[in-house]
Amino acid sequence: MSGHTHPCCKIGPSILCADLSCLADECRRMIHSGADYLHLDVMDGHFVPNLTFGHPIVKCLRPKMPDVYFDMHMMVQNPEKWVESMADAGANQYTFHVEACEDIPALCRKIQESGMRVGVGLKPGTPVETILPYSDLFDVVLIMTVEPGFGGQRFMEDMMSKVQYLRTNFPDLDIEVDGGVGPSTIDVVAEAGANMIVSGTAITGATDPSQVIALLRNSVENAIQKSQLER
Ligand SMILES: O=C(CO)[C@H](O)[C@H](O)COP(=O)(O)O
Ligand SMILES: [Fe+2]
Repeated sequence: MSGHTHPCCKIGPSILCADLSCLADECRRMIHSGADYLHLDVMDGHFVPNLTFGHPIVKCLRPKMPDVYFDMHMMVQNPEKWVESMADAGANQYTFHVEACEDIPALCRKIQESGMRVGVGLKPGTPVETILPYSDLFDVVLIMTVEPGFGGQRFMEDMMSKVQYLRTNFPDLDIEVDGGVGPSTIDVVAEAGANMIVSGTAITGATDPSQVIALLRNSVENAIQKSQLER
């Protein structure tokens, strides 16, 4: 047995395709269904060809659920611009895209100093090597398994080589996967070594979200257990 503690399984529903006019109710529905955190997709119409919401909405949501972990998926140009406002709004994790960032180490430090966990996101075309020089500066790597911008797209299985590479080289790292993840794709995600699972339409569109969350969790926990026995 090595001394590594495999990071634990966390399921974070994306509310992108939920009824955003009832955002707080939808978020509560996810938490009551067994979600560990909420994955909140911020889109600016520049980095991705779509728009969602920004820090003013997050700030209104925060007092309605003081203890819930908010993972901000920042699909925006100039991600350094919103760090203070998101921290002030009550975000817990600030996941920016390296493709949108000019100075990765400076942004990582800025996020950390503002009290949030640091997430770095990679679009499907971005190699994992891009972030390796900064591995001391981030807490989470987000591997996109669709082109960012829209929910309900098809899962890209060939992204699993990035997850495997990261899990092998960074056993303690939180590795998050986002895009097209659901009951039919979770097993390859879990076996590759991801432990933070974002799932949108598969959870919010289900008749029983708690059943889907339990299924996703079961797959990831089994894979973690298996990998620990193999050590
Ligand atoms: O970042 C995203 C899209 O850019 C969303 O988080 C993602 O697409 C989740 O939705 P689904 O599980 O339906 O793909
Ligand atoms: Fe996302």
